[in-house]
Amino acid sequence: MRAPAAPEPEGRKPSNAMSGPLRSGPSGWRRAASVLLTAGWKHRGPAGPSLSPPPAEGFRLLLLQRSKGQGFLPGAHVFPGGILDAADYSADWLSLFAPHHQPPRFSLNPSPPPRSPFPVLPADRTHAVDRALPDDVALRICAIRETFEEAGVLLLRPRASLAAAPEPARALPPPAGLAAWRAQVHRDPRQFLRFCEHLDCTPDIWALHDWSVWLTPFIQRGGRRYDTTFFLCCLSEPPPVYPDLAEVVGCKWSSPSEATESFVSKEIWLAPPQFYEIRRLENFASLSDLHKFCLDLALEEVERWLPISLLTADGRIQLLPGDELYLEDSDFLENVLTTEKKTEEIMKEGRKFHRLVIHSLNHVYSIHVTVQSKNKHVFPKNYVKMELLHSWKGPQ
Ligand SMILES: Nc1ncnc2c1ncn2[C@@H]1O[C@H](COP(=O)(O)O)[C@@H](OP(=O)(O)O)[C@H]1O
Ligand SMILES: CCC(=O)SCCNC(=O)CCNC(=O)[C@H](O)C(C)(C)COP(=O)(O)O
Ligand SMILES: [Mg+2]
Repeated sequence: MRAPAAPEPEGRKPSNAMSGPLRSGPSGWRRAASVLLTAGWKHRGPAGPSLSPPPAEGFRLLLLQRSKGQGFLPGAHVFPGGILDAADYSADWLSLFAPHHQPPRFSLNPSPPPRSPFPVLPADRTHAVDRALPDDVALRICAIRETFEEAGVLLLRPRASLAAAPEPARALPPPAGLAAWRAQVHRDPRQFLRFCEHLDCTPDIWALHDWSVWLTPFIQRGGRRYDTTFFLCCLSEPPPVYPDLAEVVGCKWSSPSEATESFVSKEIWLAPPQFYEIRRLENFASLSDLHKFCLDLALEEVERWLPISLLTADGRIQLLPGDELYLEDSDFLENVLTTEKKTEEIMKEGRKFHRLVIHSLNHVYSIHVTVQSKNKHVFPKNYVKMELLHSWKGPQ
């Protein structure tokens, strides 16, 4: 297996602007936040006693379809989210959260334990802005603002409410003037705070649970890279969704298995992190199971994963931490591994798997996990598309 020499790291543009997307340069790392928005789903069967068993999955997940004009992942289905803005760190939020929710933790759980240092990314513009809020509060505000901008869903709660209730949350019903405010926020993210003031609400940061962090794997020199924090939010029922018809052109609420089916049947396209997370959600039978799990996960370290691409003779494998071929080596921030072997040979040789095999970017992925999670988080169940099982039967 070979790794080419590492190129020079990307430069960074310092700035002290109070609003503006926080990225390090045209091809640098971008900090982003995204939310797996799940909602309880009542079985709307025919009236009268039902003979059929209740649905296996009592919740749905919101997927937004990106416009085909997007520079990154055009046409893909993703979770709502986007790039962190200086406005998400603004000191003006302090007075909105006061008096009930104060620094340093704003009634969130204590800070999770420090995460493992690998990988260290080049410094980004968040080092140059005036950060009045902790990272995890600003990232939650970003995810909530982006959910409003892209989907018209308001994950807000009245300022007077004291603490997060231990039940699934509710989105705010769409207020009058939503479209005009949304256009303003889209033009200037600082307007999101003004909108919250106008509604006498705060972003419902307590409804967003730490879930995972994904770094874009190295694909090509100068390619766009994201450091994306994924939160999970459980809503008791699905709110109305209004795609902005610009950045996102459609939406669907799907159960995890429906989303997988839609990907396999080529109705939708998912990037590997979204596919992995959707498969992970298949572990949960109901919204309340998922919600309890999130509360339990709160004190755990949130792992930050840099997938490493292994290019085989006939495909690509994304290696994840814990896999026997995964190397905690900073060279792989800007490099791939290559082998002359075929994917099937590599799979037959191995035992300790945490990997996603991309048989074809065109809708054929499989997930192989034989390692144990390092903390209380769940891993997806192995997922191998049926016809691939005929040629490869997994570790013996
Ligand atoms: N009307 C539109 N049509 C297509 N893409 C749009 C758009 N308005 C905004 N975008 C793109 O959506 C991305 C912003 O996403 P977010 O706010 O979620 O981070 C930006 O992409 P680029 O990052 O390629 O510039 C921006 O150009
Ligand atoms: C083989 C190709 C890949 O693995 S591409 C992986 C793409 N995903 C990421 O880089 C990390 C996950 N981040 C997201 O999905 C974000 O929500 C985003 C990148 C879609 C946000 O983009 P936006 O344009 O909304 O800022
Ligand atoms: Mg977005």
